Amino acid sequence: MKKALTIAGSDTCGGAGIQADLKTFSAHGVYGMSVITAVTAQNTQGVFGVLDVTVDIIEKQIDAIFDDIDVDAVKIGMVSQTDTIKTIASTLKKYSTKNIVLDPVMISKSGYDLLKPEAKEALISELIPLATIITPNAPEAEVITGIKIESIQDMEEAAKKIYDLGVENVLVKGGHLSLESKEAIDVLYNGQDFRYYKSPIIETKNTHGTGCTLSSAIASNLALGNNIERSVELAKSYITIAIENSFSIGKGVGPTHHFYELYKKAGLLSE
Ligand SMILES: Nc1ncnc2c1ncn2[C@@H]1O[C@H](COP(=O)(O)OP(=O)(O)OP(=O)(O)O)[C@@H](O)[C@H]1O
Ligand SMILES: Cc1ncc(CO)c(N)n1
Repeated sequence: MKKALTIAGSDTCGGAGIQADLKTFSAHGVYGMSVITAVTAQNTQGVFGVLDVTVDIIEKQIDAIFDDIDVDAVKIGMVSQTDTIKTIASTLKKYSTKNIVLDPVMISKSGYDLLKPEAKEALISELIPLATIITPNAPEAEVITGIKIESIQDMEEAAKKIYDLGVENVLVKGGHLSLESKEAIDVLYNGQDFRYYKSPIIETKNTHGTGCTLSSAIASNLALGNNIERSVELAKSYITIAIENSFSIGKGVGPTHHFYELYKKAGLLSE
């Protein structure tokens, strides 16, 4: 059994964060484990409070996993504050951690700061160089690079600039861009060439946790032994099916669908 770890925040309503990651691992037939960095109180309408877990307990959670269990892939999501970031980086460095997927979560869909603005520098200097792949959406790529992103060319320029910060692969996600093509296009850069992952834009308000789901699907596929390009391709199909089958659970932005049979039927899973 392949094993994946998510280091992220808890989302009470289950659409994003730790909960989305564990559901995604399960749907891929990968055993999921979690290190909780922060507890949020949120639902489909907004985020109402955040409690950061102490760095001592974050370090102990990471040690508890790696001292005992082989980890095939790690996904890092909400990291909240500078001390949390430094602790995650120094603790992960102690172990020869492979397949690290970094989703640089900054602001929730409802506009809440899930990363304190002053912690951006630590994320760039401490976590980016550890990552196998980073998956910023367009606004996050703008914050990291200072480049205004309005086109595929801008995404490519930002991907190159982020690559130069020391990460092996960069996937800039285009879900937030209204491109003329009416496609959701993500751009992957590996330091040599670009690859483009496209799907039709799905008209739905229920996109809570799409970024978390995509990054944990990439981590699942890396854990299963796929290379980066294939992992991103499979994860893009997974998130597209998950959004197509998204649904309403409250008054606001509902979650995507994690249902093993859907993905199996689409031929996305080995066994
Ligand atoms: N309406 C949509 N239709 C199809 N694909 C979409 C849509 N919205 C987002 N995607 C795709 O979903 C994936 C996640 O992208 P997105 O840009 O939404 O992440 P995110 O902003 O990080 O999410 P979150 O708000 O959960 O942090 C990408 O592959 C993107 O292209
Ligand atoms: C805990 C958590 N992580 C990530 C997101 C993504 O925006 C969210 N809404 N909540």
